[in-house]
Amino acid sequence: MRYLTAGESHGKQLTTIVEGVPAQMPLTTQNINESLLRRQKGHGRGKRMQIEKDLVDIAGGVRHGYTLGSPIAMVVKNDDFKHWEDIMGEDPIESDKKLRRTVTSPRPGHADLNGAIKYGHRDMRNILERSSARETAARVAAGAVAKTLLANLGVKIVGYVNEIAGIVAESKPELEMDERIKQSEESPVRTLDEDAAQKMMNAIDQAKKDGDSIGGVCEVRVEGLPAGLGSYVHYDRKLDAKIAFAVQSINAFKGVEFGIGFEAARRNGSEVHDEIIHSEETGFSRRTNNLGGFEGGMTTGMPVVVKGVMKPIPTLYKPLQSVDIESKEVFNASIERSDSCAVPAAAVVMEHVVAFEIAKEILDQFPHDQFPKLKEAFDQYKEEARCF
Ligand SMILES: Cc1cc2nc3c(=O)[nH]c(=O)nc-3n(C[C@H](O)[C@H](O)[C@H](O)COP(=O)(O)O)c2cc1C
Ligand SMILES: C=C(O[C@@H]1CC(C(=O)O)=C[C@@H](OP(=O)(O)O)[C@H]1O)C(=O)O
Repeated sequence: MRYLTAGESHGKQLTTIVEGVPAQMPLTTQNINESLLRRQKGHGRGKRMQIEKDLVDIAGGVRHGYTLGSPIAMVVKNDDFKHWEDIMGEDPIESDKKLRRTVTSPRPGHADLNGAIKYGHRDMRNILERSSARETAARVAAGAVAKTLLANLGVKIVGYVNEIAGIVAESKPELEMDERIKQSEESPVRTLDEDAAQKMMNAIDQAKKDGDSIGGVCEVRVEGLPAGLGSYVHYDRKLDAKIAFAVQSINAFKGVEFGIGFEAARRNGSEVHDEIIHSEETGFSRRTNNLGGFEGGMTTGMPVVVKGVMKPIPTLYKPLQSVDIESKEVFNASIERSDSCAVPAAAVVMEHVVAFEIAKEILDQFPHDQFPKLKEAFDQYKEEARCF
């Protein structure tokens, strides 16, 4: 399974094509819309989210609520396009109009300057339109297909916020998956800790008042996977590495951890490695889950726990210094609108990119032309792993 996305932030639409989804899998627009709407929510989002109402149009690959086995094409319209038609249209425009609208001021923390140098554009709108995190809506659409596949295999996945601007949520390791899903859904900052939620919201409000932005840490948890997904035999078959790549590729993400992550550097081995235990009922498992569900690039059968850190939003109302690419004059990069914190939305994006990597791995490991046969093979393997 693989996916491609196309589309600019203020262009007509975002397009996602997912190829390799098994035939005969239940899939509806509702499955995808639920994910898209979740990504739009969260305290700290800017005015753009009041304009957009992300709804998918499935343009291929699904019929009467089931996948066909052909590529799945999905379209999400940009409602903001109506305000940008003359700037974002595909037809040639007169050169004086073009000049007036040229973006020559690169914003610190964005792709603007590096992208302009790389592609030789002197109008940085040609960069910023595609480098915008608007594209994450298209990625969530692909992830929603993957999540539907996982749900039908009995695999549960959830993303939530652990930390915003140094305010750390209580980790609540004993919380059941359904409760995690419910609590993160109800929280305006998508965290499992109500007390921390209020403090996080205050921090976001303060940052906004100060014309500043803040970042944080998201966590994704996956339950219901057997041991042995992924492989140790080659660097590019390690599933934890594939997940790390996917998380790191989300706009503004600066690092990834599994389980206790960087804390492992500060502990002795005896306080890090998860002892192996066995019971007739559940088979092999681990006494703890410090390594976040991975050993040797493969799942251990324990919950997968992965964290990603998001830097503060780079566009600030309080301007940052930059240099114009034409005049070479120093200016202060100022803005019209921006999110002040998108960590809650990013938790949903992270959930979906992790879902995609895991679903892809399952498809790579089991026969996958027909969903019912995939499910049969997956369930049989799970049982073999339990009885090992
Ligand atoms: C859901 C989400 C929303 C974002 N919203 C904004 C925004 O409103 N303003 C902004 O400057 N950056 C925003 N970003 C971050 C930028 O897209 C990102 O920092 C930029 O493209 C540069 O990429 P890099 O940070 O990965 O290097 C957002 C990121 C995500 C994941
Ligand atoms: C549109 C989305 O996020 C956008 C990501 C983004 C950026 O620079 O990354 C900048 C903002 O867009 P605009 O410049 O139009 O206000 C965000 O709203 C979205 O998440 O759907």
